[in-house]
Amino acid sequence: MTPLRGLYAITDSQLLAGGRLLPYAEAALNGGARLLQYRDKSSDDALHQREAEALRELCERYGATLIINDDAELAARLGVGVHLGQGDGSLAAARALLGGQAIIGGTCHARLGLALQAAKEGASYVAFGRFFESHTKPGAPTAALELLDQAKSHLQLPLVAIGGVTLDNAPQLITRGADMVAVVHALFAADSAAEVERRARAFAALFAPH
Ligand SMILES: Cc1ncc(COP(=O)(O)OP(=O)(O)O)c(N)n1
Ligand SMILES: Cc1nc(C(=O)O)sc1CCOP(=O)(O)O
Ligand SMILES: [Mg+2]
Repeated sequence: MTPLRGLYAITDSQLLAGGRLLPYAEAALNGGARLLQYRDKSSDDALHQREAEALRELCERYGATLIINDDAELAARLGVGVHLGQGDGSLAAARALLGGQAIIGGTCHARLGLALQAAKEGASYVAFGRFFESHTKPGAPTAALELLDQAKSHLQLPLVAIGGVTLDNAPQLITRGADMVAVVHALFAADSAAEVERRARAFAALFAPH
């Protein structure tokens, strides 16, 4: 079972266009990402199936776990995890579909109540954000750092922090109790796979015991 701590890499179809999806995802895994989320907001189901299968194989090679964004049925077909937002269907239904071992995450924005509900429905982790300005999702609702303190004292689940996370600001999130940082732009907006790997290693090192 993948430990839910460390770097959570999320793919982006624009940043990883032109043949970069697999080499950049592999670089993130090689650098230490433990979870990899496949996030493509297009409605091309055949593309999703193909790309997700390739990413599942990569994750297996690195002992990491693939998470599918938005689509519990695709996750069930591939036997991997899923991340669901508030409009993406029920976490309880996803748990019933994917079984007890699957990693299932839920978006909770800045609302503790949503996280308590997600826990009741069988989520494996809860995600809060956005904590900082995000290139990828500039309009996402904002969350304050203090939310992590509150979440830590009310929830037993691993906490994921997302939204504008960089190597500079991630330590604040980790100090406040984030178990994972989920990152798109600061990881994948890079000129080479080698640079992605370097950044992933630097994120992963922030979680290393001192
Ligand atoms: C780890 C993680 N946290 C939050 C989100 C956002 O999910 P959602 O609100 O459903 O928005 P989209 O990503 O679907 O645009 C996420 N994907 N991953
Ligand atoms: C997909 C997503 N969800 C968010 C939320 O707050 O729920 S922020 C976000 C984008 C994360 O990308 P970046 O690391 O480039 O900011
Ligand atoms: Mg979603």
